[in-house]
Amino acid sequence: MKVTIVGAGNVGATCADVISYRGIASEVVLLDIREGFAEGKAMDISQCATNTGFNTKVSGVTNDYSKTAGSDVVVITSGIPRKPGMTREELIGINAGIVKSVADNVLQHSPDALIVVVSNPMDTMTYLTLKATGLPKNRIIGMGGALDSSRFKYYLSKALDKPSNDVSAMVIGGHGDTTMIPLTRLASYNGIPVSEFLSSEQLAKVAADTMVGGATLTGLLGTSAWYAPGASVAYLVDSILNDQKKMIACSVFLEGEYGQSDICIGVPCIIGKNGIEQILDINLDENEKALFAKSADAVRNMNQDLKSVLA
Ligand SMILES: NC(=O)C1=CN([C@@H]2O[C@H](COP(=O)(O)OP(=O)(O)OC[C@H]3O[C@@H](n4cnc5c(N)ncnc54)[C@H](O)[C@@H]3O)[C@@H](O)[C@H]2O)C=CC1
Ligand SMILES: O=C([O-])CC(=O)C(=O)O
Repeated sequence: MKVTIVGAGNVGATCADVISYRGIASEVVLLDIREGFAEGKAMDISQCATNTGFNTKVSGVTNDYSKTAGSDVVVITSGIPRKPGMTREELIGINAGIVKSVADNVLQHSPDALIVVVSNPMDTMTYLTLKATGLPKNRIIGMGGALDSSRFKYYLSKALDKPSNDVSAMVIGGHGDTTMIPLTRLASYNGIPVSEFLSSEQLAKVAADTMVGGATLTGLLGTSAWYAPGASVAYLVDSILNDQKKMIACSVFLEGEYGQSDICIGVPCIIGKNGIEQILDINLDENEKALFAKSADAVRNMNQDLKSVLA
């Protein structure tokens, strides 16, 4: 199976590294506009093969989309990341044009590919990709919820002082500092509600830390994070290529689910070889419903900025 990653920067290269290391795909192509950059990243990753023991073929190209032909999955990580103090939404001006042109280019050579959108503001970039390409909704998957949920589990595990892998939890809503909805009510420690172990004050702090998880890392690193984002994309790609049918929160086009239409936003989905195979329209309580409606309003508002790009 062939995966192309457009944007060989921090997130794209980490994603290529994890996909190769874990043998998720037989071939990975990294593409970037920076001369020689993707070639260098691919060579460096390939030189891990004998020490970490993988056989994935990894190559890099400078803006040559012919080398991406026949990809099963294309991941879009091209565009600028935020700097400390910025929101993801501020990236729209530059990233919208990049994402649209990349989506057009990849489809010329891989007309049947599933597209995983990572560039920020991710929900709006997912909506843009769907509208600009006209592809069916199952083929356009926004990655944000997998990452936000892993951060939620991290903060829960810290509060519980127990391993992250014993925690089950999900974040839905927009992939933004104020639009994420960590589903605290449904989070569990090996099936036992976390509210058995943590006070409402502790749970409120975990939710607040989760929502600004990306901003916290951006403040510490000077640019946004890449290890967990790259691993989250690889997790999603694994579920697609190996038809694992995992339930993953993804940004997907809604047509009435959660009372919303004409928007891409994070909800639990079943992910398999056909991309988004099912949207789970779960029952939210009144507070969660209100948060979801508010999150959708903010994402829809951001989508208004696409008018000139989509015209
Ligand atoms: N959805 C999510 O959960 C996450 C999204 N992101 C977003 O992913 C994007 C990438 O982040 P990083 O990898 O940290 O940035 P980066 O700056 O390290 O890498 C971006 C790469 O895109 C390349 N690029 C720019 N325009 C291009 C074009 N037209 N064609 C091909 N390549 C192009 C650049 O040369 C650069 O190498 C950002 O927009 C960031 O906000 C980052 C982390 C998580
Ligand atoms: O924080 C950012 O700008 C990058 C991102 O989406 C994340 O790490 O969640």
